[in-house]
Amino acid sequence: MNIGGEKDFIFKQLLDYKSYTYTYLLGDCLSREAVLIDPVIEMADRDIQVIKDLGLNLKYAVNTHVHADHITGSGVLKKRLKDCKSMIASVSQAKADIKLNEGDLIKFGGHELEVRSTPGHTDGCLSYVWHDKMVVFTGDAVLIRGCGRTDFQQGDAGRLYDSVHKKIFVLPKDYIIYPAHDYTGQTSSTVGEEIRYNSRLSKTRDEFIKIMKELNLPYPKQIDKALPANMVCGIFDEEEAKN
Ligand SMILES: N[C@@H](CCC(=O)N[C@@H](CSS)C(=O)NCC(=O)O)C(=O)O
Ligand SMILES: [Fe+2]
Repeated sequence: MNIGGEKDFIFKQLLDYKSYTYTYLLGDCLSREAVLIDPVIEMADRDIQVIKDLGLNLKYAVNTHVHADHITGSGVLKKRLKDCKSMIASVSQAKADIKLNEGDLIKFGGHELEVRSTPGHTDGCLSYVWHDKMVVFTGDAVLIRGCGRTDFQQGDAGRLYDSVHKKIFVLPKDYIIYPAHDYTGQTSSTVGEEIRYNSRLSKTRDEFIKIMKELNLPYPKQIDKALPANMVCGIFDEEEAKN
């Protein structure tokens, strides 16, 4: 089946306009196996429709970390798509079918994502590198011209700085960065752009720590219900979560 004229892979960047979360659908054209990175519970109907329209079989619902601003869709997707297994970092201690560690490979058809541990926003933050397509999904570790906050969960600014500089900024400069959120209407960046222009991570380590300490952001609106729900794969009460 070839619906969109695609060659060997399918890639879709999907937006949850409530939390400004990006969900990424990656599919293999030959086997039709797919993975979905950072699904949002309220968007499960949309995600399932896109997966069905494209004739894909969702193998993995993959989380970059225990999100604080929305509930993961991975539990609902697992319930509704029989082959789907959930994934998250083993370090996070959250419930999932498969616990990921540094260096693991997530395979779908002829494609694979390399798992890199990038703690600092939370201790279980993972980034996923699709070397074949020169792409990295950074979760909240690197945002476009910014980064994930470090003032709750297991946030640690020095650790985040080291993670990004050792695991992301060492990638080739033309690798495309796809973050978990953007609040300014941007969709992607590159490693080279962020090394040069990131307003926080391009600074020295000490300057970065000071910037992060002084951010003073309000807590995410959904944090009280998102954190406990995401520790159990987003399944507590699906109906309640939609309200
Ligand atoms: N207003 C939003 C929450 C915004 C926020 O805190 N975003 C997080 C990522 S989700 S844990 C973050 O790290 N932001 C960094 C920044 O510089 O904004 C809501 O209420 O949900
Ligand atoms: Fe986050």
